[in-house]
Amino acid sequence: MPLLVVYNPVSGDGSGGALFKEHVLPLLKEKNVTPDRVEETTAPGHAGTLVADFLATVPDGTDAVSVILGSGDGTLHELINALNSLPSSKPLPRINLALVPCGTANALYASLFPPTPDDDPVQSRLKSVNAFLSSSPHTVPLNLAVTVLSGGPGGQSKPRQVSISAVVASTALHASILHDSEALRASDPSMERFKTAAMQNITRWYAASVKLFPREGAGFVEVFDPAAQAFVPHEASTEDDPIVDLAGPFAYFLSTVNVDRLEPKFRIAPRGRDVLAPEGKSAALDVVIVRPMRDPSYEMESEEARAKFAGKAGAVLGAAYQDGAHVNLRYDEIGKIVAEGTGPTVVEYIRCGGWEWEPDDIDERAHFVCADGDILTIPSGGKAKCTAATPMSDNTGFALYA
Ligand SMILES: Nc1ncnc2c1ncn2[C@@H]1O[C@H](COP(=O)(O)OP(=O)(O)OP(=O)(O)O)[C@@H](O)[C@H]1O
Repeated sequence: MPLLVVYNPVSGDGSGGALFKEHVLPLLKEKNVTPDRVEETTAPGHAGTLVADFLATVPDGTDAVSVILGSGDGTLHELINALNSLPSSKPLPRINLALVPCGTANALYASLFPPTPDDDPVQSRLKSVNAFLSSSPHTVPLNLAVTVLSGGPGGQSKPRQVSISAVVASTALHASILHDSEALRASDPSMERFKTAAMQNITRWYAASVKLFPREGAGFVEVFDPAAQAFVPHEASTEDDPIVDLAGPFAYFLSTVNVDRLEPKFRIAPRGRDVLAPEGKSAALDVVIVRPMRDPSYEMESEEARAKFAGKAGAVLGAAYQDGAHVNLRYDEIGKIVAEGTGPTVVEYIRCGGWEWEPDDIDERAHFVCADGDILTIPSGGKAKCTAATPMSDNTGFALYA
């Protein structure tokens, strides 16, 4: 099978180049595997061009190629989107990726290979390459979340903006954090910059209305029930009307695909890996929502109410770092967050096939959408629709060596 090696030398702390030269390439040599090309990206967007150029060289009718990719999630996002926008003159082969985590967060890699306390710093980064090199390599299909922005001046005639995620599509607090943390990247390349940006945004609420759609073949939108420790049909999703409508304001709205975590310890969608179970189910998005109005002590929106709720939003994010415990949190009668009881859940943890987010025109920040770290802006009067997609067959799309 054709093999391309690509790495981004500036991802994360910039250690990718050394890792490839000292470990990845020697390991391939030791196993007598000779890549057709070894490339280092030289600029944003370059990874997509390198893979597209490589695909142009493989013989017509090639079923699959392998790509060893050293980067974070952002470079993978670029690559998927670049290939998606290629003119479709000939069908692309299946692209089997061996991931080498070189980025800041490496959500996809950390979800595929959850870290353990006795991980060796180098070997722990070579697990997907070792899976590729094994005598019977196993791959898992990569599901995708396709976000389409529509509306705004020009209406129907305006080209729609599309972004494809392999990890996350979000609005509200997470999109604001990613928007602001980009400005902090130069001064703080570590994950701390996400916490700094979180503190800058934790008191905001976002005005929007949301629709949730069932996954294909499921019939219902599902919601996580902490008592059952399982997803159950959402009470507002019926056979006659399976679409769930949610009113704002929203503090948090984030969907994941393929992953259960966004950083090695931040398990924001703790059941997110279940949907990859190889039982032929359709792709799904796990959506994590926090709406302040579920709090029994909720008051009309005011600066004071938002400041008061910020502590609760912070508690949710903190519990996500405790192995995803936030999905079990509830309110007691006076709005205190507790781990037991029968009160309303603080988080609405949803499993669905897609969502639509329509921001209120006056709320500028509710117009941000984050797709794997890329920030898109919904045009005024428009909305974002995100849908889960799965590879159509074994000969198309992306898969990961695992
Ligand atoms: N040679 C280069 N010089 C500058 N930027 C580059 C180069 N090659 C790739 N890039 C850009 O680097 C950006 C960051 O890369 P990547 O997402 O892989 O790492 P990260 O942001 O540190 O990790 P993560 O997404 O896991 O947090 C990408 O958006 C990509 O466009």
